Amino acid sequence: MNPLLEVDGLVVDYGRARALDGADLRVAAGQTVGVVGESGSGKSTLGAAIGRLLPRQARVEAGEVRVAGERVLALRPAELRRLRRSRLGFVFQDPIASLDPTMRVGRQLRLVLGRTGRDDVAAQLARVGLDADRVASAYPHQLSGGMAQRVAIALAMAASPELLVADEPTASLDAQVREKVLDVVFALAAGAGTSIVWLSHDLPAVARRCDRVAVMYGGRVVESGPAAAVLGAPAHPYTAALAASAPAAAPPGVRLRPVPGRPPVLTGPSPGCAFEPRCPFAEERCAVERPAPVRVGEQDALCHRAADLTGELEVVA
Ligand SMILES: Nc1ncnc2c1ncn2[C@@H]1O[C@H](COP(=O)(O)OP(=O)(O)OP(=O)(O)O)[C@@H](O)[C@H]1O
Repeated sequence: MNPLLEVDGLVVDYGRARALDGADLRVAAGQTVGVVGESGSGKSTLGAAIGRLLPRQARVEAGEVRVAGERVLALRPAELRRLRRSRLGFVFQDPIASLDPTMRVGRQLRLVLGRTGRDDVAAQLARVGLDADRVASAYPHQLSGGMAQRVAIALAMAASPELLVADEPTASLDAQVREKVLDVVFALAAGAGTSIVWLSHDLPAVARRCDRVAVMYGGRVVESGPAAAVLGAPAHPYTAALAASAPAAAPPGVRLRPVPGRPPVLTGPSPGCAFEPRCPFAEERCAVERPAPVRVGEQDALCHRAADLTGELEVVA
């Protein structure tokens, strides 16, 4: 059976800047996948490309995105709208910006529900922990950030999509509200059998909630696999460095080691492995040969040395 989402060799440029440099991702029905990586690694671009929601200045240079076998980048506008409505949901970082400021919350929900033949605004709001009496007649700007994000989640999940793309949905929220909002997202998705692609900086949170992890670096997914395997026994040196620098991975009192060096700024295809300048294990070929995926244990890694480094990459547990 085909996976629900297949991204193959996706290359996206913004003018001279290369945001995706051959990104691959697979998501099966019902899976929850955390996509992690430093700022600028291409997470948002990958998420937007899944629904062909890239900004105008973005150019897809190569690659393919398929949702349930449909070639997203080749669809005609009407087919694309149908695909987004019937199979995809999106939640973004800034909830207020994703709601219509001129329309009361109840009306926005009714519009989405109308398309599904249902009109149960109060029930939809209750599912995300909101009281319809208080919220349905409000305009978005009258809501707190946490409430607005719950409304955005209700809208994204109203049609029970097969895939929810959540781009840092809690980045603008307080720490306490953050966990509750994530609880809502994951509970609704589990109930509806919806797959989640969660783009996040928060490795420990991803480790707690996701079945699988995809690690991005320099516009590619450099390692992917079951969360426990990727984070517990990384196959790529970058994953090991990232896991060691994540706050929850370190015992209290231990100084965190940020990944030394700076992420790459690409203006074209990386000639070799983009992590090579920062990699303690790099060899000559790493600078000049692009790594192809290799299977190590349960994960796939883009690293020339992944097989011989097995067991050598330590994580501060
Ligand atoms: N609209 C844009 N115009 C020009 N360059 C862009 C645009 N959006 C992203 N980029 C560039 O593309 C690269 C990837 O950005 P992207 O936002 O996809 O990464 P990210 O991993 O989501 O980062 P963050 O975690 O900071 O959101 C970066 O170098 C970024 O500067």
